[in-house]
Amino acid sequence: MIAVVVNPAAGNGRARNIASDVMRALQHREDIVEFTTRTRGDEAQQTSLAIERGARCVVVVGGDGSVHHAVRALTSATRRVPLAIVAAGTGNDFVKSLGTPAHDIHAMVQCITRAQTRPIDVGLIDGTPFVNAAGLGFDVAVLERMQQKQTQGRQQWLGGTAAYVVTALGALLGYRGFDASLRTTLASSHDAPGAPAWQERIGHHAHLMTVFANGQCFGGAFRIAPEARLDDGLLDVVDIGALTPWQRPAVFLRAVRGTHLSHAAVRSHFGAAFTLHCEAPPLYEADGELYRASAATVTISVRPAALDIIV
Ligand SMILES: Nc1ncnc2c1ncn2[C@@H]1O[C@H](COP(=O)(O)OP(=O)(O)OP(=O)(O)O)[C@@H](O)[C@H]1O
Repeated sequence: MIAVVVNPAAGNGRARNIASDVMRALQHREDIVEFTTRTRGDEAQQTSLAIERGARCVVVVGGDGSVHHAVRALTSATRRVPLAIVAAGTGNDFVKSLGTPAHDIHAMVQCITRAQTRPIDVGLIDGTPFVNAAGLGFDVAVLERMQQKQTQGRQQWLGGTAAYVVTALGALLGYRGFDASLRTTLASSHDAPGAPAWQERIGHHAHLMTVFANGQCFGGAFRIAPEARLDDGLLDVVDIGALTPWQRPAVFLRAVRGTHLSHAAVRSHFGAAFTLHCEAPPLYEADGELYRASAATVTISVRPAALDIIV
């Protein structure tokens, strides 16, 4: 059975029509069951249900948030079930690194029928899996602002990516930054835990934003980690230090094209495990979904080849 997990709210409601087209295109090929989400995060329960009912493949019709919650269920299941993604969200950042025809329903249906898969790494932040990126600092401030605007019913006239960019610009000058120290505890996934690890202390200083990237793009418009690879057993860390408010727009503009890494205030490196020591349990985002960390010290790691993607 092929399970089609649909978030009807994704892409400002666009996902509902895309899902109908996907169901129609798949219906003559195999047993297809639609699992429609009812609330935020319900993709995880719907995916678990699909796996329990014997799904051979889970097709997510939604955006990055939908994929994120489906992956929570896929990576905790007792059986390895591959994931296919039909892009129906707003930013659809993860599929930009994947290279699948995620925007082409008929090409995706052919991929699903062929069932060829590719293993990719899954990141873990404070125990929460992510496939694209996890971040702390400015990106969290922007998501918090966006959620406030949504609950107040403001900015309905703007689509998702434009809304994100407008909100980000509005928050850019006033954001205060956060203090934390970051340590790379494992340079590569081939190192044994506890081995004399290559350690780099980025230092206790004010950060504007720290992103742990598996994929390259985030925020709808930014190529935040242009060197990240989904299958190298590593996460790319991009740490933007304390810039004066007036230096910030230039760096963010460079991030749109992915040319920000050479800026003096941007540090980037890669590794397989990290600890971030903050002053209090921070808010973080994983694939664009907000979480509160369980403690002030947050661990971030990677599980190499932990998820199969239909390609
Ligand atoms: N039935 C539902 N009603 C409201 N929200 C839902 C529902 N089902 C899922 N959600 C939530 O909607 C949020 C947004 O989904 P998603 O990220 O897939 O779409 P998007 O924001 O349009 O796209 P992107 O993240 O790629 O920009 C997620 O937190 C998801 O869990």
